[in-house]
Amino acid sequence: MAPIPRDAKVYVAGHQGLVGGAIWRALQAAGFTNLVGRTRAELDLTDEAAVDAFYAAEKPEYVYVAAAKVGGILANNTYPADFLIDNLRIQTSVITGAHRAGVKKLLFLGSSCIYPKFAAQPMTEDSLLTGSLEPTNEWYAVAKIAGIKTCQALRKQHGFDAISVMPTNLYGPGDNFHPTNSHVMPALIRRFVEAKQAGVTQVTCWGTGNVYREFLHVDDLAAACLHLMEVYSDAGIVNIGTGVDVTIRELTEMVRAAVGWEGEIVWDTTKPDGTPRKLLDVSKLAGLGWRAAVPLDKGVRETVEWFVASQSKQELRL
Ligand SMILES: NC(=O)C1=CN([C@@H]2O[C@H](COP(=O)(O)OP(=O)(O)OC[C@H]3O[C@@H](n4cnc5c(N)ncnc54)[C@H](OP(=O)(O)O)[C@@H]3O)[C@@H](O)[C@H]2O)C=CC1
Ligand SMILES: C[C@H]1O[C@H](OP(=O)(O)OP(=O)(O)OC[C@H]2O[C@@H](n3cnc4c(=O)[nH]c(N)nc43)[C@H](O)[C@@H]2O)[C@@H](O)[C@@H](O)C1=O
Repeated sequence: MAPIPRDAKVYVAGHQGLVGGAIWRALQAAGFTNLVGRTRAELDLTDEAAVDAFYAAEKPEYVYVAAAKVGGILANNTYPADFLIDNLRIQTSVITGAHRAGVKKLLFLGSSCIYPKFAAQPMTEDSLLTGSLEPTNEWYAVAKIAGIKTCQALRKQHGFDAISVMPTNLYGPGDNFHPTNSHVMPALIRRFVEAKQAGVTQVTCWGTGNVYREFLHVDDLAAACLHLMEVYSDAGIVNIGTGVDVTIRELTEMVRAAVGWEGEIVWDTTKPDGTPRKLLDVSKLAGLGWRAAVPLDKGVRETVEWFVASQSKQELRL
């Protein structure tokens, strides 16, 4: 496959989010000069007619679909209708609109939560649709599976070059640090940093702490997406992860050490644990020539430093 010309027009949907922001930075660093993005205020991606009008006006050649309704375990469990319906609408308008507009290639971001709750570990791409989903995020997962199928159906029926990638849990600069709606990594970073700053000696974390999660730095994810956009054109989904996981308890110790807070951690077991483990098998990705580069302890330290440095600015998503 020939490299994508650096003056090709590239649309990043969700370019101000955690993932979209990292893809935007990675495209700039790789020399792409013709990037287009729209904030939600400028273009509501659930509005199919508005999305079609945007495509007709801008005529992008390549599209990254990093816009979605996203949140942690509690947000997913509390707002199932939003996570199902908003995501179905956003992805349908962005993916089918791209096909209608003659986009050359599109990359859709799914999530490791599409796999069955009790899938064999590490989870290979072919475990999709082999068992029941984790109840805390089944609504979001069903939308994501529909997104994969939308890409596969358009490829099968119309030859549209749409690929789908399944990232593990992500973290890094630009994350959402909301106290209840965020994912575990930004939640812990904010809680420990604020506890240290306020002299608080005890913090509460959710669940038992005994479940496992795999964490990938968002800059690694962005690099993998750019790589796959250039080297991969097939219906099959591709996992993106590190192939290594930790318990949530281990993660809390890592974040606590990075922050330098020494108080007591208590566990609120009325909050859900979610799936016991969702480690990705990354051998397909390795076979395609890509491996994660950012070690977890380094990535956590740098994200803590970024959060502290950003606290005084008005740009943090709190
Ligand atoms: N974060 C993670 O751990 C993981 C993420 N992913 C996937 O990566 C993708 C991006 O996630 P992430 O970057 O974390 O999420 P973010 O919430 O950080 O970013 C999502 C972006 O989409 C935008 N958006 C949401 N709804 C609309 C809408 N109706 N119209 C226009 N824009 C909209 C948001 O804008 P606004 O801020 O205005 O709402 C935001 O900029 C998602 O598909 C997600 O499933 C997959 C695995 C793990
Ligand atoms: C990316 C992924 O993200 C979600 O799935 P999840 O992995 O379960 O997400 P999470 O990051 O919110 O939690 C991971 C673990 O961490 C524990 N935990 C401890 N303390 C806090 C805490 O303070 N906040 C949060 N959020 N979790 C905490 C929490 O109880 C759980 O055991 C889905 O959106 C799913 O759809 C999806 O794709």
